[in-house]
Amino acid sequence: MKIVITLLGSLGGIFVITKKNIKIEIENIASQILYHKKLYYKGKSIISDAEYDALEQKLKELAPNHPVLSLVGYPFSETNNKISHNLPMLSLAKTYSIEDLFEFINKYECVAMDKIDGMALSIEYDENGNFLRASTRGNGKFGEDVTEHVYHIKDISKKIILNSSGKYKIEIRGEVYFPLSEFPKFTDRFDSFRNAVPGTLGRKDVEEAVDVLRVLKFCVYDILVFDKDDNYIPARNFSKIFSIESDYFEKINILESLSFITETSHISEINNIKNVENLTTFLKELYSIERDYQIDGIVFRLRDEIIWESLGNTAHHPRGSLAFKQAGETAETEIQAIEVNVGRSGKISFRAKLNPVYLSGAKISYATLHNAEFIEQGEYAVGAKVEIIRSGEVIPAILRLVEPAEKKFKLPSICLCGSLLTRKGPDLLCLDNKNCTFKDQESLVYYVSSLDIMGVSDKIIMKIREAGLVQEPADFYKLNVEDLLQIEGFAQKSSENVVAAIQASRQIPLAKFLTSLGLKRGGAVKCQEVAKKCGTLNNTLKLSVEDLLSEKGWAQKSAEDFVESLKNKEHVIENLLKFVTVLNDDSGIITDQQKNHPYFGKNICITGALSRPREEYKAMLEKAGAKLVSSVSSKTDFLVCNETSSSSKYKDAIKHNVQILSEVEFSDKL
Ligand SMILES: NC(=O)c1ccc[n+]([C@@H]2O[C@H](COP(=O)([O-])OP(=O)(O)OC[C@H]3O[C@@H](n4cnc5c(N)ncnc54)[C@H](O)[C@@H]3O)[C@@H](O)[C@H]2O)c1
Ligand SMILES: [Zn+2]
Repeated sequence: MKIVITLLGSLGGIFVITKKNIKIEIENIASQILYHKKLYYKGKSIISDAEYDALEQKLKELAPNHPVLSLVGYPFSETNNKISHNLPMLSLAKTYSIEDLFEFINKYECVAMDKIDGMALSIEYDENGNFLRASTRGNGKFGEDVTEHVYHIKDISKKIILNSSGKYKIEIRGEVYFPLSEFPKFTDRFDSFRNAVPGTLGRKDVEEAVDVLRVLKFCVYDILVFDKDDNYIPARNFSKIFSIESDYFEKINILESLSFITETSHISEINNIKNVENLTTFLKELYSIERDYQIDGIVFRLRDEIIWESLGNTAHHPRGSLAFKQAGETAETEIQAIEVNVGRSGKISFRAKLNPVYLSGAKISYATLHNAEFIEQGEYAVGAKVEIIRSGEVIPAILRLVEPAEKKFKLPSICLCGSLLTRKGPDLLCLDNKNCTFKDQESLVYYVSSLDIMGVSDKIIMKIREAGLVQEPADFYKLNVEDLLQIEGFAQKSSENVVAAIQASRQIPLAKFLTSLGLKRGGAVKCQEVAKKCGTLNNTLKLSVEDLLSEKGWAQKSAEDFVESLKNKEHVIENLLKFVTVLNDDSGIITDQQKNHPYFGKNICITGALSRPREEYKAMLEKAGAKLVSSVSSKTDFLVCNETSSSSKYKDAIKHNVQILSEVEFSDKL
């Protein structure tokens, strides 16, 4: 009976259900799952987790024993080096139901911890605590060898010191992730921070990925111990060796004593949860914590390690852990139009204009349709009814097709510029670099948006561009109010604001100026490095490939691309310099004043309410040569905080003996 309802529900029509229909439906869902898994583990997912989980759920209902359901991960490729895991690295059991979760934690005493949305890594050390090798989870049995990559990840110790040194081999498991605060510097390279980690660890050319690897963070959640002959030491003996209770918190303490970072994972004790309401409040609090990473759930794990282990594993997950996930709110609507956009690189992207609906309080009029393949696979077309979702990861996305349109959508064969489009994998591309002004349009948007000109949105720039008022970045500075008033939708006040904002942005720091040019391989981080090295625009224009190669993190191809694309922009730069002043970069010069500053070279974390904006303090600290960090670890020098708060940063500071300063004490020395 359940099957009938599900099928009718999903297809929205009445028809005779035959065994054959169900079989086709099952294989159809299974192949969709495989397809999305493959994209996801390459860091190229095109649907949200909720969409994906709904597919798995549907398959579970139709065919609970389908082999696709016990697949862990998805191998990257057949050619890369594989590392066999000592013990399988599994998935987690998941639930979206608070009732099910309550039942689980009522049955067993658990701890709650963040399910960080990154990628699982296994890090192995030899008997003497030397870093041996690192691997991804892969298919659970074999992972990809990422040893070389891991050398550049600062959070991962390359030497650990155990008191039982010489006897045991150690394996650490944890999540490597991209801190959210660092992401804006890399938007030219990755569509989302989620793609950034697999995209970086999947690169064969490690040198090319060094700047990303350097900002990656690692949060541990498990430690495994083996004897010299690689025999696994079970939890009960583990406790004996380290003379600890069979308690997850004690295990975490060991990890911390090995100087691994665990505090960012917000592992919480679970107390006094007597009913579903208590649990709801507890979850609400956990979800509202400010973090520098995205979570895709909360993991509940048995607190007693021996019992956790005795429950064992299914082929897919350990029985002693359960991940709680939050479903996004969904709504049904109709696709009114499919809009096409040409990216800077010539990639065609699509979005659906929707019959507006409200989701979690926000009016949604558009949803992304990603690329050509996504449209084909989903049979999306004008008039189709779709269910959309607003979830943490992809906002907002189409969850599924509710009712197909009468007519299929015909993918375009020519670009907006008139040139023929080329199909490459899932994408349609315009390869016409000479005549495609639509790519330029994107460059113009890029120029203004990377300068953060207040009040000038991408939409405004598009309108100005469409009116033919700007052809190149320098033209923005020639705009006047009268010009703008001719464009539909521009009123006196808004036109004045736009012109004023543009005119106010004529002093541009070198790093920002270089970034705004949209140079090949010239993302914000790389441009910052170049600016620091060169100091002035003049020096930058004289850069040679060899100069760049002498710096860390540049490979031949990227250095060539950068230098060449800077050369190609000479004319654009020349014109811009008639209007803007490029400020020299003195970040490479350490002044005596900085050297003598009490905060020079210190890692400082600020939390809670302060009397002045945090940005202001940040600027002052940067000037003093200090570093503002977003979480407290053993490497932090000071935590600035006004009250003895119960915040996790405060607790972390106490735990790591980090000096706590009040705002007054702190600003006295600034
Ligand atoms: N959007 C898509 O197209 C798509 C496709 C496939 C899978 N997915 C998503 O991926 C997930 C399933 O795949 P999965 O098997 O890789 O992951 P999972 O959800 O089963 O979780 C296991 C992983 O969680 C991570 N993790 C983070 N914090 C942890 C902690 N404290 N303890 C233990 N593990 C922790 C580890 O990397 C571990 O490998 C689902 O959430 C699913 O929605 C999405
Ligand atoms: Zn084109």
